Amino acid sequence: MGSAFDPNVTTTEEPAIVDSPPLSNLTQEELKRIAGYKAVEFVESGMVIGLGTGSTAKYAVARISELLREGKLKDIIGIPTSTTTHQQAVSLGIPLSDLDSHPVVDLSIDGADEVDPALNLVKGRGGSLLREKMIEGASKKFVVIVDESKLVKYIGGSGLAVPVEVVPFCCDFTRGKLEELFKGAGCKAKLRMKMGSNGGDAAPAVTDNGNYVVDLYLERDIGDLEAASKEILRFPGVVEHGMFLGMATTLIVAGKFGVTVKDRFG
Ligand SMILES: O=C[C@H](O)[C@H](O)[C@H](O)COP(=O)(O)O
Repeated sequence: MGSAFDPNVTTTEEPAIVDSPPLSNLTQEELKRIAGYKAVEFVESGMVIGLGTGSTAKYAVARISELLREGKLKDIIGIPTSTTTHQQAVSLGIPLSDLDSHPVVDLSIDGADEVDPALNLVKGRGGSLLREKMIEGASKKFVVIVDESKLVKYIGGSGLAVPVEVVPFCCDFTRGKLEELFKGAGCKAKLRMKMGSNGGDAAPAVTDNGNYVVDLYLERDIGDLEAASKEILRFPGVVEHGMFLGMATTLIVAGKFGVTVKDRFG
């Protein structure tokens, strides 16, 4: 692995690799679009592309479709990481497939909720972590796109949750086990709820796979992430967690100093 990315560079000093003018006047939304568009520069005709989910990835999906329409990209096959992205890609006319038909993905592009200095990620605040992990894990290259607000010193460090997808059966039992596991880090584990439509009662949020999500709120660094991952996955009620460890190959950050591109191996 290459040298660690320093999250402080986006707030205290010029980043190492800058290939655009300062973006200080742009909104967070514009930064997401810039990161998404930059990632699509890695896409080549004939590739199988993992299409990420979320408010940043949607810009990359839209850009791929633009380039297909303009004839600048050809013969792209997209593998969507959620039903939402599937719908977006269908509406934009991107040809789609799945891992059964295309088990090797050339490149995936997706956002993240947190990125630590070693390019470990938290994903799944939109509930799509399982399909994302399957598809991005099958990818030769995985480009992560974020605005600078996603950079953290340690996983969980944003104060927002690390999501865990669990089976609905006795989900409170699994929630309790997860909270107990990380009690040393001051963990509060909460079942993710979704408000009912038209003011109806809240109900557990359901993933694309028919499962629930337990959000782990951590007060402190949990330390050894690989060990934490193994411990979480030991609970039979757990399907998958949202820590993506050692998976990202490239990180693109749009921030007030410009766009930085960090290659994990370079
Ligand atoms: O489940 C959602 C996905 O993991 C997203 O990629 C992640 O939440 C980042 O989304 P956004 O770009 O909207 O912050």
